[in-house]
Amino acid sequence: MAAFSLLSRGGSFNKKRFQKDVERFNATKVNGSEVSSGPIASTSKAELPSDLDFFKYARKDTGKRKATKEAAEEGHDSDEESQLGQKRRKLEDKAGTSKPSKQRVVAKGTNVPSACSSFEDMQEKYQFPSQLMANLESSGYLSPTGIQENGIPILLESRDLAAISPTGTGKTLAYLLPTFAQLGSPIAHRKDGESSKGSGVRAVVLAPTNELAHQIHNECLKLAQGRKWRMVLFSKATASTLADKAVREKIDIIISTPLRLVAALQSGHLELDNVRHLILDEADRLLDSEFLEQVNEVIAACSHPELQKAVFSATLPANAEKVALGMMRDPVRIVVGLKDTPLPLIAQSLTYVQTDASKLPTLVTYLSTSYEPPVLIFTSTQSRASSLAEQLVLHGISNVDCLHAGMTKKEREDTLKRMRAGESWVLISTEVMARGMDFKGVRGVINYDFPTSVQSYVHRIGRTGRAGREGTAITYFTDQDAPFLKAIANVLLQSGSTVPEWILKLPKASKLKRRQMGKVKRGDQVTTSGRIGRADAIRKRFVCILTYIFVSNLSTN
Ligand SMILES: Nc1ncnc2c1ncn2[C@@H]1O[C@H](COP(=O)(O)OP(=O)(O)OP(=O)(O)O)[C@@H](O)[C@H]1O
Repeated sequence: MAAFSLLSRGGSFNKKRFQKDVERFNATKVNGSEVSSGPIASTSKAELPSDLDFFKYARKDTGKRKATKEAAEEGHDSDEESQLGQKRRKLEDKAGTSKPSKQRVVAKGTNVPSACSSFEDMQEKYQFPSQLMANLESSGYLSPTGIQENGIPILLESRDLAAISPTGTGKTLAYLLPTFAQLGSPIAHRKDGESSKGSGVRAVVLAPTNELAHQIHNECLKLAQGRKWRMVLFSKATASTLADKAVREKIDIIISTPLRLVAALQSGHLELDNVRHLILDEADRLLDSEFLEQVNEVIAACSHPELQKAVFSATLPANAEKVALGMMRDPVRIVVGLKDTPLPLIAQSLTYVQTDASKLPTLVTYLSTSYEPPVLIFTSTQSRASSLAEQLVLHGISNVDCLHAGMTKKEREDTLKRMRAGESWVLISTEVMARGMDFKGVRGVINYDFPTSVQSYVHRIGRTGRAGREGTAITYFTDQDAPFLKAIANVLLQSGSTVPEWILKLPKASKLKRRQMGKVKRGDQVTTSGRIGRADAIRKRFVCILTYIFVSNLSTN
């Protein structure tokens, strides 16, 4: 990996020598306004349909805001506005993300709590600590997104919730804010008599990958600043520290993957009987056959009668939704935007490459001309991800990184750090990065290998176009992928991207066929020649030897 990293990144970068390249990546000022002449072009703030404008890009002044603005221009301050509120508005004006516009929200359930269109309204109504408000502001969260406007009041009214909202629309805050607001004092700092919340862990957030759990933990740290809540990201190391009952009694929140938590429960080193809030992030993944048993074990351990359950995802197929609603009490279900549909901020396209061998030259050509870094590239397996990263480095592409579950924890962490620091321009990964990961600046996603399902497609491409930014998503397809093309083309159509006429005319694949989407056979290695890779060759030879032994045994008997 070290040699790979050196090849990819080089030892040092001579800015003088590569002046032209530096200029391409730096924004320059033309006529006083900021433009970019290079691959990092500035995001245009296109007008969006209001019901899909999750981050209020289509900015409109409402009467109240207009009046406040006019008053401010005339040198008057509105009496109604708190100082914090005014500060927020100024920041909003600066960021260009002000004022909620109407979004399409469908809510189902009995007595659905009404939405709150600002964090101030939420605080006024539900009286949560002012420190939380200050932390929202310092994190740059000025006004709530659709899922936050609707989901936070539901959770604050202690209702169970199944929430579906597109990728990158702020679901994490939608469940963390109400959780913190209801948590009460940190256990470790409770005054005498404050025992109504009992002792031991009071909130659990489950996520399907370590990386996502880590990211949620970081979000918790931001929101809880100034409060002494103890938040634990469950890992092997923390699990052994928590084996001490006196230590784990003082924990307020645990963020974990199901497997780790179940291991601690089974070894008797964790009790969840005081948990009041259980959240499943990426719920459809957590409720699929790989995780369901573990998730059920966690749910069974959360035995407090006041347990509130919430599930969040950008996609929730009917079967997962049935399981989710089945484990809740009088739940509310909300869908923000269109179900299973990416935001129109993501410009999606399909690229025909005929065979697997044609993908590499297509990608190298793309990355050799002016593209907008960073891009995230998805392959179907770990070995193909590593192999593609090596090939790109060999083809002279700069700042290539790779991340998959086969790498060590340290390697994965280092890669993520480089990505967040903007040092990675091309990150190649597998499904492990497809869900939840939030790199705000990702300009594009390339599905080098066809996604394994419609849900996989929606989550993969959702790594771009986050928090109101624009992005592009390119999906390569070969002849082998053709039977599954229509299903993905429908997603493009639904979210406003154009699809060639001939694809729309393709017959609809049967349910059985669609299930095979993720099972297309590809070589272990990425090659330009169309030859099968080394690992495939070894496997083939092994099969030949076994067949030979089997046949010779038959003939001797
Ligand atoms: N109210 C807000 N104002 C501005 N930015 C926000 C707000 N809420 C969240 N964000 C930012 O939006 C980005 C996406 O948030 P988040 O990761 O929670 O999305 P998500 O809906 O959970 O996406 P995914 O489905 O991919 O998991 C984050 O960078 C977050 O900091």
